[in-house]
Amino acid sequence: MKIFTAQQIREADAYTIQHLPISSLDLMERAAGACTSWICKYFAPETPVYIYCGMGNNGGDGLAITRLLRNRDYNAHAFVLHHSEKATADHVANREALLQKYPHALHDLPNTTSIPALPADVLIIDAILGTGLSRPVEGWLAGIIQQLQTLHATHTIISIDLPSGMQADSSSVNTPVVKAHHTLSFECYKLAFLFPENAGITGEVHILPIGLHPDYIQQTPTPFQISEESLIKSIYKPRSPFAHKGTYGHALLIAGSEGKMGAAILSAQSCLRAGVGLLTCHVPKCGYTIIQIAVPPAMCIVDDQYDHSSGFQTDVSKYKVIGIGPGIGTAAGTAWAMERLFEQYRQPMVLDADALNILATTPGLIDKVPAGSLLTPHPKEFERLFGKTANNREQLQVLSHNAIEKRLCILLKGRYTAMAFPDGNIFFNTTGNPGMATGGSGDVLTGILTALLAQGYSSKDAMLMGVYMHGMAGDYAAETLSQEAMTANDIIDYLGKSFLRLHR
Ligand SMILES: NC(=O)C1=CN([C@@H]2O[C@H](COP(=O)(O)OP(=O)(O)OC[C@H]3O[C@@H](n4cnc5c(N)ncnc54)[C@H](OP(=O)(O)O)[C@@H]3O)[C@@H](O)[C@H]2O)[C@@H](O)CC1
Ligand SMILES: Nc1ncnc2c1ncn2[C@@H]1O[C@H](COP(=O)(O)OP(=O)(O)O)[C@@H](O)[C@H]1O
Ligand SMILES: [K+]
Repeated sequence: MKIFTAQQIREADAYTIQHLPISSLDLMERAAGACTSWICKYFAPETPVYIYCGMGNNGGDGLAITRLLRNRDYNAHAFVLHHSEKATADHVANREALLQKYPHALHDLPNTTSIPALPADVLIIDAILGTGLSRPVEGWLAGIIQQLQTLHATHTIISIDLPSGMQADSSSVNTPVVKAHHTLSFECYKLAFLFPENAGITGEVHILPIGLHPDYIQQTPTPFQISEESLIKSIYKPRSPFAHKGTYGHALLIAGSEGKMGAAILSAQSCLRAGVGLLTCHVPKCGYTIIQIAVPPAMCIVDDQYDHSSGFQTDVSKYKVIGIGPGIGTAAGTAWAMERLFEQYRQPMVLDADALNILATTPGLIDKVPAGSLLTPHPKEFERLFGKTANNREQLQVLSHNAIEKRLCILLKGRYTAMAFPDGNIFFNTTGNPGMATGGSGDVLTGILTALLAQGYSSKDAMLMGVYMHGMAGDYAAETLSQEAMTANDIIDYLGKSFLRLHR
């Protein structure tokens, strides 16, 4: 699913009106109808609904929702906030339609008044500002937004299209924005919905289709997309009936250290569950017996010394892919060995955890990482690698810039893991849940990505598919076990169910 900018959404709107037998007012009616149906599904007609409307088309939506709720016998009232001199044509048309049918449902709030005290059971609809926001909100309207922010603690608030004051495509940090429990948005995600910094602002996001023209959606390029099941199914390659274990690649997993052999086990097990042909684990001596017992299908080779510092006497070129990082520590010898590894091995590899921390502290080392490699930092590792950023929009720019410049596939973990590719595209993953916020989840992802590269998936496809499958397995685990009780091991256990879903 593509993510469009506010400007592109306006174009989509115009294109739809031009190419389909639908007027702009009818499109607003559709949008308002979709919101009304959603509201009626979750709230009873006795609920008093107060709809705060701006002077633009977002306010027009609010006025139409008021009328449509009244049609369904809801106790709905529209309050128009006169923040601008002029109203848009569709706003005016919906104001007249409401006045004609339900004159007592319309109330004007001049730009000096604050919101009067509300009864406790009122449902608040925020239809003040949408994608037409042209500057940060100030003065009287900022005061209204602050009042609504306070009401978040006592009343349910639903924002139409986006919380008023929020910028659709950039950061809204330190600007007045309504805090919603739910955001009902049209047709596609706005980029800002995916920023962790906005998690407490949008509440739950619900995307309601309103029938924007499919040609516009298909033809219009955008670097931002949501990775969806249909995309993953198109990437997925079923195994060949004549396959043998050599077909699906021999992976080398460099992981573990004393006290952190669990990381190596989790990566190794997930690598096997994600379909690798053969797996060899490279661990310190102390981990040899552990791996042999815990992961029987894997082979094991060891360093001569305690850590990974002796380098790789083994011929690394024979491996289809190398995954490195989970639990390896950041000893000087390990950093030295990693540098040697980049000299000996020039194919895409997977770098996670301490491998990333070593990259962050060894000047110039990131430039030696083979092109097409997959880097999987969480936000703290990302900051160590690329520095602090002022907000999530800037962070996304830094992510994409490095992926392009260094020809790497780099992700940034989170609720919506962002994946940036050397071609400039950025995808967001929607699978996964807070049950995965538990030690070892990331090690599991490393194993999955290593397995997919071993099976011949391109770097981009491996990242898109691996991250999606990792989240889906986490969702299956949470569904059966609860988010609290699930562990990283359970993500591995549900990988099978996730792959079965691709077979359908
Ligand atoms: N595209 C679609 O798919 C569909 C879109 N639809 C809906 O249209 C919405 C977009 O409507 P829109 O373009 O009229 O803009 P909107 O958000 O109402 O804001 C404009 C108003 O705000 C004002 N204003 C701006 N900034 C301000 C500020 N900081 N502080 C104070 N005022 C400020 C500005 O006036 P100004 O003062 O700048 O003259 C103007 O009055 C969209 O979000 C969706 O809900 C659906 O109906 C149909 C399908
Ligand atoms: N709230 C969440 N929603 C979706 N996915 C999550 C959430 N919390 C964590 N995850 C996923 O779990 C994984 C955690 O990785 P990481 O922090 O590296 O864990 P560890 O270092 O303990 O192995 C990431 O892939 C992340 O996207
Ligand atoms: K709004």
